[in-house]
Amino acid sequence: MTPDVARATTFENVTVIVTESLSKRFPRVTALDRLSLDIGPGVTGLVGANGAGKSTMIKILLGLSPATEGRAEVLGMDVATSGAAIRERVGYMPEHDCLPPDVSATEFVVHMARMSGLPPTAARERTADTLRHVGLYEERYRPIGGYSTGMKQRVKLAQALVHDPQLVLLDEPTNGLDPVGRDEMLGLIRRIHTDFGISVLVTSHLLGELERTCDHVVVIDGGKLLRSSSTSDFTQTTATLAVEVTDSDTHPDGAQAVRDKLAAAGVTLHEGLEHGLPGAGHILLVEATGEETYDLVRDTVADLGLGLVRMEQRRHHIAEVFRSEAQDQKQEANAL
Ligand SMILES: Nc1ncnc2c1ncn2[C@@H]1O[C@H](COP(=O)(O)OP(=O)(O)OP(=O)(O)O)[C@@H](O)[C@H]1O
Repeated sequence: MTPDVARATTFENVTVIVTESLSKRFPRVTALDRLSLDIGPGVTGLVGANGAGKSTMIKILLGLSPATEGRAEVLGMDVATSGAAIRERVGYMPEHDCLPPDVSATEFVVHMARMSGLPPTAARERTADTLRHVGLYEERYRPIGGYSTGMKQRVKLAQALVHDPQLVLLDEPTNGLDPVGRDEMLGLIRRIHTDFGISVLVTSHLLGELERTCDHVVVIDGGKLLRSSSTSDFTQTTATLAVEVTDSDTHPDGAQAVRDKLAAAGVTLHEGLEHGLPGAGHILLVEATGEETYDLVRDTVADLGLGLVRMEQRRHHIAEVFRSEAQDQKQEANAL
């Protein structure tokens, strides 16, 4: 595979997925409830707890399951009438283990490439390229039944990519992986877009892991849209400085000494999420009012004879945004 810069540019201004008041009702549960979305090119995270409706949404987008109400378009095609054409141009990595144990990764992915319409030689070449891209080398000739979870996830990713789609839908690709495996998978997902210009919709029930990988995050809960915005909007920098200092013989609790001096100088200090974590006592969260706050912190730490380990503008994590929004909602409900 070679980076397809031309295609990435062509798709820069195109809406990749649109849904309008999309609903899916099962007899006992509403899996999607009037969901309206507009997703552009790039890597988009679809996040929600188990049962939030993520897999249901993917099946509708692939034209595999009809919506009860509303409509959806993928790459400009209506899911209700163009399912087959959508599946030609979209790759899909299912959530559950669905790989045949007795065949090798190469045999399986070649088979999937042939099913997508590639001629035999092209299918073999693309399979070799794609398996290399996802990090499977000599193991690709061994039966899949002996693979680790991480290797199986890579095979599932490879079969989603082998027919050179314009968009891939990845359902919980980090499921069952250890932290290192997760990081590797998230890196691969990011490169699907940066190296090949393929747009990605990736689901996860872990909000935090998407903030490093995605350009845009959509959050759903109980089939309803909670929020859809760019990751940078979620994680915008705040006017809070995280300051970490060392201790000294004179000041065995260096952070407290700095805290006292700054408070006496009229600076506002916050309790942070870090509070209570190992080593967290050394971190101060300082409200910055301008350049002078940086100077004041630096001079205060120096005057006390302490070491300044770090002083940086703090970013919100997506999870914090939700925690504080949930708290606001709770307070509003209590006030009623
Ligand atoms: N075929 C079905 N029949 C009845 N209910 C269904 C069906 N498929 C999904 N559901 C229900 O719809 C809701 C949403 O399920 P869905 O699988 O889309 O959630 P999810 O966000 O993908 O979570 P998970 O990661 O656990 O699969 C759940 O309550 C589920 O039980």
